[in-house]
Amino acid sequence: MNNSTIRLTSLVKTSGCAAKIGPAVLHKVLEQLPTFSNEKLIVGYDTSDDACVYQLDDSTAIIQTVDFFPPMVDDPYVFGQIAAANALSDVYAMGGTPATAMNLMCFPSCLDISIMKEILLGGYEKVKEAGAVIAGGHTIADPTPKYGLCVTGFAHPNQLLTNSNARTGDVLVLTKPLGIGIMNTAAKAELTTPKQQKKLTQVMTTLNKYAKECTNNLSVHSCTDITGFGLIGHCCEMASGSKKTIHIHSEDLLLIDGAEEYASMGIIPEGMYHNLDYLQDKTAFISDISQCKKDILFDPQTSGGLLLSMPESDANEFLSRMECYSPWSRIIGEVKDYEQIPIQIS
Ligand SMILES: Nc1ncnc2c1ncn2[C@@H]1O[C@H](COP(=O)(O)OP(=O)(O)OP(=O)(O)O)[C@@H](O)[C@H]1O
Ligand SMILES: [Mg+2]
Repeated sequence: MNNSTIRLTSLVKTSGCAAKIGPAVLHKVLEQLPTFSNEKLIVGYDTSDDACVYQLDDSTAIIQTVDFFPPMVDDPYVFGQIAAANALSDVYAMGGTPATAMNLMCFPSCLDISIMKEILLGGYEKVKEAGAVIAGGHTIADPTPKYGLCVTGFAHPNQLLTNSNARTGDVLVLTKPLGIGIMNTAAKAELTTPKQQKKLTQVMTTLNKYAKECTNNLSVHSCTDITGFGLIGHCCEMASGSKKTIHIHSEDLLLIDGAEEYASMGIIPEGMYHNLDYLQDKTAFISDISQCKKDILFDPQTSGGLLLSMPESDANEFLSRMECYSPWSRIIGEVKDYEQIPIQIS
């Protein structure tokens, strides 16, 4: 086959955040590793947070994160945009501002190098939009293409947001629609319409920068981004870290058009099953919910939205600020005192 006709997604088995190793395996390995103790390491990996945070002095904390994955779209430029938006997101989820980024590139010898250039240009565009700079990178020959960034950002230590400080009485706001993994699986099978593909691309390439900026001067107790472990996986990290129960109102979730239909056809990424396996004992369904909606709750999201735990009055102000950026933000649940299980869904 001519290398200009090879579809990027034909070279990968699993794509986007759905390619992440399942949470069960990850936690099993990580709990066997020694942990570093350093008083300046304010956030390490023990709370499964989005990035690590190291305090430099009284007014500056450095935030670092790394994320890369195989392509979920065939357009190399769009893949670069999505991978960069996803990698930058962890800095926003910690309440920080990205400063520098390094490219991580794995590239197959069977592809034309113009494709590598396009992927990197897509990444450059998003890093520029973020107001950060690309400062270098690392490139490996690899039969499965992968791209992402290692990002460094900064925040004032008092303005850091972690995933383990949700408070009883908070509401939960989600800033992007769900069903991204299912839609990407349908797209790989060439089932999605051009309209669905356009919407999906718009969701994945949108930076969480705008959501983070809309929290300025509002009270946010906890934050994370919804990515590979799905809505329930990342809610569970927040609930467990905060020692609370999170109650999700499934009727209030915004789903990408087509996600329920494809889920009902069984078009579901393997990562959904890994997430479900790990999370089903931590989740109580307290009313009847359709099977396809349940699948979407555990669906791995690539470059998903921010999940914010905040007082209801601040959440309403946040929603009105977000109206100028996207129509996707919703209040989707609430935080309660711990009630025997981390997640309840009605
Ligand atoms: N190989 C590893 N060694 C040490 N820590 C790891 C490793 N892989 C993941 N982690 C840690 O496990 C936690 C969860 O990782 P994960 O990649 O799911 O976080 P994340 O970057 O927020 O995810 P996403 O990119 O989907 O938003 C993080 O604290 C991360 O630093
Ligand atoms: Mg994250």
